[in-house]
Amino acid sequence: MTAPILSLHEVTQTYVSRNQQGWRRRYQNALDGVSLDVHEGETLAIVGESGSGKSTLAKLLLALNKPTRGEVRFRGTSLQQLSGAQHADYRRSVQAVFQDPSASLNPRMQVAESLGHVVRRHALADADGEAGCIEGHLASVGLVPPASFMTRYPNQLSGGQQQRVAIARAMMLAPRIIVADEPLSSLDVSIQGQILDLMRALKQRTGVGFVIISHDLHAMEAIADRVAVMHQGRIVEMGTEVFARPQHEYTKLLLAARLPPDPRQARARLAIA
Ligand SMILES: Nc1ncnc2c1ncn2[C@@H]1O[C@H](COP(=O)(O)OP(=O)(O)OP(=O)(O)O)[C@@H](O)[C@H]1O
Repeated sequence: MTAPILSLHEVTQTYVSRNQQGWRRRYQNALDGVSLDVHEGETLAIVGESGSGKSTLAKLLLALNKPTRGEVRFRGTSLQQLSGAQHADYRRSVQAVFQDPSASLNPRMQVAESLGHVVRRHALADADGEAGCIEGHLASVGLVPPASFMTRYPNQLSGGQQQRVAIARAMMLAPRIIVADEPLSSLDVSIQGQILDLMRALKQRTGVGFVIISHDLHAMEAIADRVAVMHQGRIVEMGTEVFARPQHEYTKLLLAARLPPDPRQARARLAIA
């Protein structure tokens, strides 16, 4: 069997903060001995209440943080021990999409410029082919006609269109997995279903997998192959039937506490089924 594309092996992440006077250190285990495998092509949802450690886990998978203890592995090799070629493969294969697309896109750059950087840095096309390459990626995330989006600045796009540009940028290097930290929560409910639909279509078309961090259990139920439930820095339950047959008391509480879906949201979701 092939190694998981990403894994956490007994990872602990401790944050150290000081009080206002700066003399008393406070240690907090945001993650506490977490092990997790992410397989190619799957959609894995990480759910849990605020402060349970979801974003910390995402940052570790993206190598934005180093674990205090334990290992993050790419195709079975610790990130610390990747060769130059393996590291380049990791950087290409694992991409990120963040919560607030307006913050992740440079406000001073037109769409063509933002995506053009990626084309040039990774030699995806020559100068003559650059515009066509970018337009192809814009069309593949539903921004049509693509030419009409090339010269727009982020503030000339809706939130949903901005998130589509961020997803197009993440898809340019043909990643095998996209780590998306709360990709829906800054969007209007009517747009959330469309972005979920897009992720599903990209997965079907290209085989890309997703690790989606979310507190929206309804959305995750609609899209995830597997769900991990986090509580106080630990995964308390993980599987394919977590929502249908929750085993852990905390999961049952989380499910009992969720609000019924907004009717508009439910309609948007039905459209993607
Ligand atoms: N840089 C930091 N320094 C100190 N403590 C931090 C830092 N980042 C996160 N924490 C703490 O670690 C814990 C886990 O935070 P994390 O952001 O991973 O949770 P989360 O589940 O993503 O929460 P939310 O859904 O609110 O984003 C929280 O108690 C948080 O206050």
